[in-house]
Amino acid sequence: MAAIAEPYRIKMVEPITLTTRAQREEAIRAAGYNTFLLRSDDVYIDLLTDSGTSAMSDRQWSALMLGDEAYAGARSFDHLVAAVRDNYGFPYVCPTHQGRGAEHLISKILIRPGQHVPGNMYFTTTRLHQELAGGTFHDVIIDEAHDPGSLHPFKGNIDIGKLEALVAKVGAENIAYVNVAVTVNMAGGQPVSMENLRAVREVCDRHGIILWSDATRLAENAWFIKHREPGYADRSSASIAREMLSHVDGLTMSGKKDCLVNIGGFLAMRDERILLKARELVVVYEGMPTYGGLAGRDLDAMAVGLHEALDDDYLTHRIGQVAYLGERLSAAGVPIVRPTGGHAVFLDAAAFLDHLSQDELPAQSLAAEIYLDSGVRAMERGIVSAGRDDQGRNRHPKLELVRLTIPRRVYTNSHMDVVADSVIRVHERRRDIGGLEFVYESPTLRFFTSRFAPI
Ligand SMILES: CC1=C(O)/C(=C\N=C(/C)C(=O)O)C(COP(=O)(O)O)=CN1
Repeated sequence: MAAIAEPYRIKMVEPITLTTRAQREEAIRAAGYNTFLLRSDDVYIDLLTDSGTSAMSDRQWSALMLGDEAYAGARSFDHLVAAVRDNYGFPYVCPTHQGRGAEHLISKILIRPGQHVPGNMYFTTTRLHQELAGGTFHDVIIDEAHDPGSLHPFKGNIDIGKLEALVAKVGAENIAYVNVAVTVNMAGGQPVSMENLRAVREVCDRHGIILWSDATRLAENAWFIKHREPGYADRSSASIAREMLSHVDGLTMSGKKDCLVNIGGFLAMRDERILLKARELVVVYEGMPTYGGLAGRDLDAMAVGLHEALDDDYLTHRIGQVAYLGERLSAAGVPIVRPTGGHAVFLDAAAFLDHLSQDELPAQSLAAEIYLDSGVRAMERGIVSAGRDDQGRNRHPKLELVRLTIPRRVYTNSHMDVVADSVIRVHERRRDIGGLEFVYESPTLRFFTSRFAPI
């Protein structure tokens, strides 16, 4: 992929400092070998997450200054509704404080206890809110998504056969909705094709099932369709995104990703009955229907960022930066999920540390080792993130990954070179790396707050 320069110039900077190895050894011990528990000041290049870590533009900061902080009926809400209508094609919007706020509401609205929710691979908070509403998640993603080495161009696709089999097994009336995530975070930021969206729509229409989308990384998915799916090369990512969303009944959005803001989320839909139910719940859990747990200025920043994230020059650079890091690591023989996705390079920790069993927590250990080597913070996306099933047994996902998640408009490729050099160094001494064990296991979404120690 031809290198392109950042399609912006930097107007403000935030100094970062490199710690010493001794400082990092103390810091990771104090954090219980969990990178989530590190202090930001102890982190050099922060690749923990792309969620809420974007740099906002001058237009977004200007919009913040114009935020309307009226408790009800604020102009800022009108600006968000207009941005969603004009860019995504939905008439109705219910703001929430962030994505999981929206997941909470839509799970309560659409799921009756005992129902089933098929989707393209799990995401941690999404599945938990579906379960808290009494639903059961079923993974209906194509098999290639679980194979780090598969070069399938749309590994996020739903397997129509798996979906039809579930409908036949449980009955359409017992499926709350189908959830299609674009892109698929836990598979490696992998996209869904337009052809697959149309095919899933046809199945849902035939059975009378709602098709919902987790549109958290919608813009990146649209860019992959433009560059990988026949017939879309001459289309803008923005127009592709609208076509994608024309196939779904509504969406859950974490604005902290593809709306380029540090806080924010929303539900968008066409069915006014869903909107009315969302408004009943939002006043209980998030705030008024016109602010949803956010300040007016946040709504304005999200309205601007939602549009900016669909720009092709921005997306080509953003996704090109992920590819740049991935290509450097692949060239050095470091095992990663291929092809590289939209928001991160995912290290295949099972292959990287193939002398460890999954129960020795290889991804958790590798994330800690990378931090120790260079102060680069990554995130575990393997057995720890997968949690325990309803029998209390550890789930054993096929993918045992470490995510190097690149914030939007924050780092340059010089930072990516520092990251690549560090991971390559750790890879060269991988045989010296041991496993970790729990010393404290938090009961819910354990990857956030559990603590570990070397075995
Ligand atoms: C696909 C998807 C996500 O990736 C997601 C949050 N992701 C985080 C925090 C991440 O680090 O990937 C959420 C939850 O959004 P929230 O972090 O509550 O704004 C929903 N869907």
